[in-house]
Amino acid sequence: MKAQKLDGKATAATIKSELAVRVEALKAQGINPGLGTVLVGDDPGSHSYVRGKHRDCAEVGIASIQRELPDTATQEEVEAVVRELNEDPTCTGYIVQLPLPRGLDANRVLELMDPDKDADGLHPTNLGRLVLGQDAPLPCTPRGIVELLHRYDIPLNGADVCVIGRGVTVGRPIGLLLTRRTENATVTLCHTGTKDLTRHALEADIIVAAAGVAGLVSADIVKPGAVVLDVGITRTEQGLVGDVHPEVLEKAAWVAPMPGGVGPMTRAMLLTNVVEAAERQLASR
Ligand SMILES: Nc1nc2c(c(=O)[nH]1)N[C@@H](CN(C=O)c1ccc(C(=O)N[C@@H](CCC(=O)O)C(=O)O)cc1)CN2
Ligand SMILES: [Mg+2]
Repeated sequence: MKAQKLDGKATAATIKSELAVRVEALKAQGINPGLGTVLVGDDPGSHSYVRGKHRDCAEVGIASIQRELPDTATQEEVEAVVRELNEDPTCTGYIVQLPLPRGLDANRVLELMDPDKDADGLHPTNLGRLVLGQDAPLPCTPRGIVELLHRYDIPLNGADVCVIGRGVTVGRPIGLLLTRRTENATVTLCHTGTKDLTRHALEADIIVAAAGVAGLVSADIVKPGAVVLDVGITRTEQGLVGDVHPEVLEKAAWVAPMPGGVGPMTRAMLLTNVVEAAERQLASR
């Protein structure tokens, strides 16, 4: 058996063309959506992701606002940029690219953001709204995963999902999305303290691999016919490597590969959050 591909790149392209129509409609009504990015330091991965975000904006007609600081930037300097974007009327929504360089307190920075402009859905108020089932911008990678599964009609109702990794952008929030009544999955969150990862993974209908450990998910911990989403990215001398070992393609029914699976969906969901923030702005006029 060879797994079928959950094609995030193609799905993201479809979503972007849908968003371009909504952006046009907003502009016709006098709202010009704009995405801001705050990038601190010189991590090549972060620079590449932020460049990608602005390329995506240009594709769908969203304006770009870019703020860059050196890795010597102080907490106060980063917070000053956040305050500035909170007040900037051309900025509909913005993100602070993570991780921040060592020594900076990302939680304090996130907390300072205007929750209504939080395009990443990572502000504590928005994560709280998600817990309470209230309307809020959703974290981009978890939202992208759920959207990808829906667009491929992968059944979630009653599905056993094993999430591997407890990071703040994926592992922690994704269970909140998948266990909503609209998705109705059962989620187990595994991490480095999990006693028996094999047992949890083997039981799962769907595995979300977001640990950042190259090749961690081998074929022997995947149930035949399972759906496996690779969210991990490890930079090696040979290039980028995901958390899912290539042999899993012989065991799973569906795989969202890295590259080309969840990553492009993360980018498309960021644009979606910006468009939705602009639509809320229009509705409240
Ligand atoms: N503020 C945030 N910081 C980070 C987030 C986030 O959602 N908000 N997520 C990641 C980085 N990230 C976006 O910021 C991101 C990572 C990977 C991809 C992607 O498209 N990956 C490609 C493969 C990698 C490549 O080609 O370089 C793929 O999977 O096809 C997009 C966005 C951490 N920080
Ligand atoms: Mg279990």
